Amino acid sequence: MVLDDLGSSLRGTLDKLRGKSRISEEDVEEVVKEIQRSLLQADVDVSLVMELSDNIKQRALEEEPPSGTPARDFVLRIVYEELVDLIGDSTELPLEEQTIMLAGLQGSGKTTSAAKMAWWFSKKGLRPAVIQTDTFRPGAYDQAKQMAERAEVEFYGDPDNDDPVDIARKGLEATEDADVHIVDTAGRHALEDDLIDEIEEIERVVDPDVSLLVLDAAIGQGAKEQAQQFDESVGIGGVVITKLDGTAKGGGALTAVNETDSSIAFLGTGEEVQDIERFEPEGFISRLLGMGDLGSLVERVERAMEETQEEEEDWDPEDMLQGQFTLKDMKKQMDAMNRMGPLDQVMDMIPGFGGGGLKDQLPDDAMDVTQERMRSFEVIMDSMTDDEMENPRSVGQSQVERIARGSGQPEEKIRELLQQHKMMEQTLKQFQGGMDGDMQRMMKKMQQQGGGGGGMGGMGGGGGPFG
Ligand SMILES: Nc1nc2c(ncn2[C@@H]2O[C@H](COP(=O)(O)OP(=O)(O)OP(=O)(O)O)[C@@H](O)[C@H]2O)c(=O)[nH]1
Repeated sequence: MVLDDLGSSLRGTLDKLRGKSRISEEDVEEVVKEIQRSLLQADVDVSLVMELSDNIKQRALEEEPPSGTPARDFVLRIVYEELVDLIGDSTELPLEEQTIMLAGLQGSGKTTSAAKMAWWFSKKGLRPAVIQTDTFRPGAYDQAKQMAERAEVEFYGDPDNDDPVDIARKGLEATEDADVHIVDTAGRHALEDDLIDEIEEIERVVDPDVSLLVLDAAIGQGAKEQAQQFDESVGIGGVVITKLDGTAKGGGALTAVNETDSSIAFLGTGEEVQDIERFEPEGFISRLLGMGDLGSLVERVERAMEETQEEEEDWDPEDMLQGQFTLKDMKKQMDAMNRMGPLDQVMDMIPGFGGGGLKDQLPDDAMDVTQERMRSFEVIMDSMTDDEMENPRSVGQSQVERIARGSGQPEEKIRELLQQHKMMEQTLKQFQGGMDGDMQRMMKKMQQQGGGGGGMGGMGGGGGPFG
């Protein structure tokens, strides 16, 4: 996302303030210019950018920094607070029975978001159901059904019925046992009258507790008009911004949220059902500014570890901590990391690793390669016997040949996996000693919950296990 640039360019400018205890008007001008440049480039509305930069300028010059606060930290805090203020709170979504309707243009990501949100609610212990009323786009029914299956949630749709209002009504009846009803609606290329009529009718039948507008992060200034029109017809209570994993600018969607006085409910960060995050303004801005977002990371880690534990009740992390780090342990860690989402996103959330940190020193495709390797390692592990998984050091050439045949992977890859395991085993101890306070607390949490410290720490290190 282009907004990411804000973090890196701003850090560069702010770094010039290092060592200074007072800031001049010139310094402030420079910081503000940098913010303006990044936000305008990211498609944030001009008047919004001006308002924000005026506030920052005024505060930085008029407020007295608390004694002992370096100028850089003082300005960074003001920028952070003003950005959080601009973005506003997260949409309130109580964890209780409710009906949510999704609206948005074609391709904005409604169907995907419906399944993701259902998955998210199911992880919070609720029983969600997705109701697909899109009779306009051929294929919408199958896509929604498949996504709901992947999310393991209830689904209702009817490919033989061409009346979306009727489907909505029947869908609510058919899924009455569910707690959270998520109603997906059809999109069009543009805001056409028939789309608006249709969604208004569905809204009357469904009577949602909240309607969320789904916006593609790539949308520019057009987002404003869309948001206003949908708001007028069905009342928008919150926004889901999708495709934040891409190169999208993001600023248009943020502007729309501000213009319609709504708030952000969720962020979509990929095509899989688990690629969704509840929007947390503080965490979001911290990440943007490269300050790390431990809150969000800990949530993902916890969720991932819970799932790993559910599947592998017999796995004892204590063994690993006592030095017996087997391939089974390694597989658990890879599974846990897969569940946390793409590695580069996880890294963004760790202070010091994300923007401006270690990650920036890696080549752009380093993370993809890493995930590709993890996938081939998984295939290889599936072809190994229990004994080989427990005692990887005993795997000899004839076994390597057999595993290569079984997994369809070159022998080289199998040796690479064994080598990687050895490295991880060695680094495990090292990383437990060398982490900062936040990381140590987090690792402890992982360990208590059935994970281990080695994998996460290892992932970040340049020469670490997954690096
Ligand atoms: N990379 C990425 N792709 C996404 C995300 N959300 C949705 N997509 C993709 O965007 C495309 C459109 O998403 P859909 O969910 O079909 O969009 P829709 O709004 O339901 O589309 P209509 O039914 O035609 O109105 C699909 O290929 C999705 O996989 C996201 O967060 N990241």
